[in-house]
Amino acid sequence: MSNRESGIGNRDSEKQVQPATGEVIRAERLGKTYAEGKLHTPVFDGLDFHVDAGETVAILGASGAGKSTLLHLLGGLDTPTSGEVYVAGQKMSALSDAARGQLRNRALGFVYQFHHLLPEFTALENAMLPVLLGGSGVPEASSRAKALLESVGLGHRLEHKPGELSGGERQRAAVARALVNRPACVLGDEPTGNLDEKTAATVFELMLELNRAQRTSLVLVTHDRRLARRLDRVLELHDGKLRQVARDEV
Ligand SMILES: Nc1ncnc2c1ncn2[C@@H]1O[C@H](COP(=O)(O)OP(=O)(O)OP(=O)(O)O)[C@@H](O)[C@H]1O
Repeated sequence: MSNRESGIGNRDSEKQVQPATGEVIRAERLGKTYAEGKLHTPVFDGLDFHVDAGETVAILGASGAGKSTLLHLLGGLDTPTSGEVYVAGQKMSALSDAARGQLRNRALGFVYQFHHLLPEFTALENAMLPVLLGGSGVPEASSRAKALLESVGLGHRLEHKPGELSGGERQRAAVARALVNRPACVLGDEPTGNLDEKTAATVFELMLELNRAQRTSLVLVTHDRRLARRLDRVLELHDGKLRQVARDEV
């Protein structure tokens, strides 16, 4: 199926937040220590990271290394203990909660290992939500969500609720929701980790196709080195440090 047939990359009327070049996310000297009562858990300190427009980056690392923590900080879902995150050139710490939420909704898409779709809403309604939150009306949200759900092969499941979809279908609906605002960057935390091998490959290929067609940057946390190898850059988080992994090492 070509991009034109699938509808991917054929949405000229939608504006991406980010220009086609430059850095989409930049983190400078990022540090995070979880502090609850007497418990202090330092995860990392002084991490630098960036992802360019259209670039795809894999983040590897052992369990507990801090990959999800890093992704949450990059996406503005948690606050760093030190350092700064810039999304689409905007300093996250300088924004109000509302402005940060809006920037996140417009510029970023999130896909998790577990789909996090809202169970009481249909696939279509779930995919419409980010557009509605961005201030567009129902007709616009509905047409964009439908086009994207069709592009991920769910045109025949629009009215199904998450509990009425297969695992792969749920994950594809989550990808559609993450991309419906045509974000500059998608942050994926083991987005295919909960799927069987064949379905995982389908969802992964879909994300790469969207990256190619729309120049959406991807930052994917994964344990799967075969998937990581397909991305432009592979980084490993180890002992609180982020290091680039050479292609022949992956
Ligand atoms: N809310 C929290 N409070 C205290 N410690 C936390 C909290 N969240 C995570 N941690 C600790 O921070 C460290 C990093 O956790 P994180 O979830 O980022 O790891 P990860 O690399 O994504 O692991 P996995 O691959 O197992 O998902 C872990 O040691 C974890 O126990």
